[in-house]
Amino acid sequence: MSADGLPERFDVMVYPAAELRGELRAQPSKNYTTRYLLAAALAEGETRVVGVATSEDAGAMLRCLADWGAGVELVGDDAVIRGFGAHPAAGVTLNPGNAGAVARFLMGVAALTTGTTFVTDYPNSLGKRPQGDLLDALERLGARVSSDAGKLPISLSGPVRGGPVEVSAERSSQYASALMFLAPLLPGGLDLRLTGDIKSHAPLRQTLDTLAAFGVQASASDALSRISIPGGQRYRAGRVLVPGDYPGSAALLAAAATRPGVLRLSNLREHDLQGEREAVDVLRQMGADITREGDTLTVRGGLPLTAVTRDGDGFTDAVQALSAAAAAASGTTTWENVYTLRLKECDRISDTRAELERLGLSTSETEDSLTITGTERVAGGVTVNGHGDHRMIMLLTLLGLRAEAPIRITGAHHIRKSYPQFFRHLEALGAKFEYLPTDAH
Ligand SMILES: O=C(O)C1=C[C@@H](OP(=O)(O)O)[C@@H](O)[C@H](O)C1
Ligand SMILES: C=C(OP(=O)(O)O)C(=O)O
Repeated sequence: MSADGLPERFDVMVYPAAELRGELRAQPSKNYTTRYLLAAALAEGETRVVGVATSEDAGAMLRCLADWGAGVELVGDDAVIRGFGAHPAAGVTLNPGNAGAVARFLMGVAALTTGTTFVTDYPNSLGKRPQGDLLDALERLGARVSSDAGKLPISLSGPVRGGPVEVSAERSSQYASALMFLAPLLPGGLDLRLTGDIKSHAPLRQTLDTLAAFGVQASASDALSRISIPGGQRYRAGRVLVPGDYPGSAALLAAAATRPGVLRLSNLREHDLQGEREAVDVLRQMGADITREGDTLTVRGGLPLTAVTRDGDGFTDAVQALSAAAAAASGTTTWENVYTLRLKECDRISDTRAELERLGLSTSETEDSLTITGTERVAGGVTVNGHGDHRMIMLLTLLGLRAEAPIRITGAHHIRKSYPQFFRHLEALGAKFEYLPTDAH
């Protein structure tokens, strides 16, 4: 058993839910938790990060920061961090688990050390994701780098001075964010030029927002192709409050939109830089009844939904949750400009298609798009593969809730990467699950 009362590794049996009804508070944001914890460690002095996420990715960041010499204490729902400033310990091996953003942000900061090694115990997931664009930029800045053809394990050593540097932003925004965290602590700062067709602008703005919250000066062009961060600055320790999480909440909103019942979901700021906030507009455009009162959204579910065609790059981490709505909508939905989904915990285009087709849906793909034709009936009664991907597990769960017979999702414990309370939250709304222990990783 794990601390959350669920087996350490499990498949989940998802039972059809006649309705979903109740009130929930959105979990803390993954992207702000990782950013605030890192910025707190890069400050000198003590920072209280109020209301941190309890996911594996948050745990990975806390563990790596402690291994680098930060003081890390959990006090209730908060993390109190005593920072190492510009001096993470040298000669340390860090294991960021399966957390892409954590791994990449820390690789950028590793240029402050005279040697850090990165390994992962997820060779088939994070171990396969590309790191070369970041490593190339760090090498251009003068860091020494060794890697397994641009993948983990990776060793990096500085010091670097800073100055102008190019970084490709067409496969992930996390490489540029990594350099942005590093920049203020370098003597020469960084004058970043983001090259290629820049993807995931929203997380870049979350990084700028985090720097500002810690008193770091930065300036960026409107399209974010130039980001200048003067050197010789300090991160200012203090107190920051983690907002609610839109990517995980998008799954609850889509669940509520595709079943009868009413969900009230609080702790979701209206003005927020998380791109997945757009999931609310997408669901509304599909015909869902969603109203807002302050930070609380109310979904009145069970209305007929219709297909949409949307550029998904603004809300990458909600595309799978919204695919559950697409699977319930009349017509054919296409998510365009989502090539980067292929480079996540699994190939979120091809692998998603495979699982949707197993459930009887018709789908198609191009290199950078995913198309799903909705269906009124999902028969269920099958086993589907979670692909070790929390967002795939969310999508498949939503399909199970409206299937006619239960479905089994393999490796459902990977939900803990970003949303450990996901099944518990749905149970609170009336859903029923069975947790079947498994030995599979
Ligand atoms: O900066 C971040 O915290 C993130 C950026 C996004 O990745 P990409 O920039 O690779 O799309 C997002 O998918 C990921 O979950 C978190
Ligand atoms: C892709 C994700 O995370 P990361 O890139 O940080 O592993 C995600 O949360 O969906």
